[in-house]
Amino acid sequence: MNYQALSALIKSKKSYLCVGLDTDLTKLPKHLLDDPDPVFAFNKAIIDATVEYAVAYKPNIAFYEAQGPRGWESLQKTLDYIPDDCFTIADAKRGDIGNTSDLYARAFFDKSAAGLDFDAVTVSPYMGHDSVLPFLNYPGKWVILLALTSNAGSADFQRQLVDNETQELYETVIEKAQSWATHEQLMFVVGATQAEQIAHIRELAPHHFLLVPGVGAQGGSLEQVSKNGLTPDGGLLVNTSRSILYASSGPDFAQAAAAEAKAIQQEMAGYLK
Ligand SMILES: O=c1ccn([C@@H]2O[C@H](COP(=O)(O)O)[C@@H](O)[C@H]2O)c(=O)[nH]1
Repeated sequence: MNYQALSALIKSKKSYLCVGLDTDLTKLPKHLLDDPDPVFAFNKAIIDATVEYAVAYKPNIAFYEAQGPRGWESLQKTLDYIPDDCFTIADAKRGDIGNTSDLYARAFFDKSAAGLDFDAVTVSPYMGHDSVLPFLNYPGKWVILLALTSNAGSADFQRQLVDNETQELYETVIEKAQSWATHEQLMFVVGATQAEQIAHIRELAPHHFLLVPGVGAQGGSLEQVSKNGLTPDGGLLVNTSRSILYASSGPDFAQAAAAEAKAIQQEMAGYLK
């Protein structure tokens, strides 16, 4: 999905909600465990319940990889089930020397290779330009580069002063990466728990979408993120995983997820006005 289509989708659904499919077998409602593919059965119900309120879905690859071949199969079925007019993100946090990144990119973007055809993949900037560029060789596909992550450990490296102590490392990432790709192929990950930095990040990257995890279970403020991060084209995808997926652990889990997603979407609609 290209930039214009994503922006139009956000405007038509009055939503920039990304539902994170961090599907944990140990947290699934008991009745689903008899299903031959409980992860897919859960994801299917969550997608059906939330698609009216969400513009994007983000399976975190760890939750699927940890299940071995079964997990990859659940991931494939989930991706195939997500409606074509939703944006899809493989939250894989990849990045390696060039020939290896080539294969990571092929795995997530080239349907004829591993069967997966995501719109975007999250990439770590740590190894520099030649680890990121292979992901940009796919027209219409996106790199979402980790910039200022939501976890406490983001201070260890991302907030350290670099470039003769003139700026923090995450600022260098945001500036430098803009010479590798335009806002039509590159987004940045910024944690909602870093909301006080978002106005500044919006100045550093006025046209780029930000993928913002951390609203919900991690306590980030949707209000602060939205007031400082939205652009006329949308400019934000705000991810929530656990607080939607596990809003209820009972047989009413899908209705509870829908209610949670609806509440977030309605708040977003207010900020989009
Ligand atoms: O900085 C980051 C980068 C990625 N994530 C991922 O987003 C979701 C958040 O899940 P919640 O349950 O809504 O907390 C999860 O997949 C993380 O790996 C992040 O949280 N922060």
